[in-house]
Amino acid sequence: MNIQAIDIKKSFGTQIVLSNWNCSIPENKTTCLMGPSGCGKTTFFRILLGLTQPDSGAIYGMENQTITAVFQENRLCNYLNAIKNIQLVCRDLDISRQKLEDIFEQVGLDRSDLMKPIAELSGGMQRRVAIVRAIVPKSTFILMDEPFRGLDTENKKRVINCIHHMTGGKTLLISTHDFRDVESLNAELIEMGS
Ligand SMILES: Nc1ncnc2c1ncn2[C@@H]1O[C@H](COP(=O)(O)OP(=O)(O)OP(=O)(O)O)[C@@H](O)[C@H]1O
Repeated sequence: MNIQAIDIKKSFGTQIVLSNWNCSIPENKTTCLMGPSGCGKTTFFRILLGLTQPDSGAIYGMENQTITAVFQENRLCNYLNAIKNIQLVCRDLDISRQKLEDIFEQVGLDRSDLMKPIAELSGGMQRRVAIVRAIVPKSTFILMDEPFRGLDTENKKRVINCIHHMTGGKTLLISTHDFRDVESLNAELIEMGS
């Protein structure tokens, strides 16, 4: 079942951010959400995650979803290393430590990086840890809010390959400002605020 947003309205004070927003996020596919800065993409993500209440409207198709997310900010625990950060939120992770290390290697993080507390990794490295945390669990719906921000071309390519490899058959919604991502992710496109 597709995930559907029907007539979503959301204002902050007098500012109308979402006004009768409708969209259908196809099941088991990757979709990019694009739109100008400030049009309400993060607000919509937060509504999907149940972190923000819409003023009116409804979301359908979320009832049986297991959700993981890459938020706008990384939301990692700074004094724990990458592996511990993942174990912290994925208690029933059914992949081995070796497999987890292999996945980190695919996104360009080596063993020595994995030993360090998050605070000692670069911004782009931290972003990749947040992305791995979203793609390794057995979730059915993965939301990523501008996941590639701060990644150089090579690491972005690695991450996109890893997303392809790890998330087949899942429903993904990824916000981006780069049209090229739609093609490289082989994604559907939903445009907001145009
Ligand atoms: N909690 C809040 N209180 C007041 N205003 C808010 C709040 N959250 C978002 N806004 C406003 O809502 C508008 C939409 O913000 P949002 O972060 O959803 O946009 P966006 O499309 O994700 O932007 P960007 O592409 O720059 O990340 C902005 O004008 C923002 O200032």
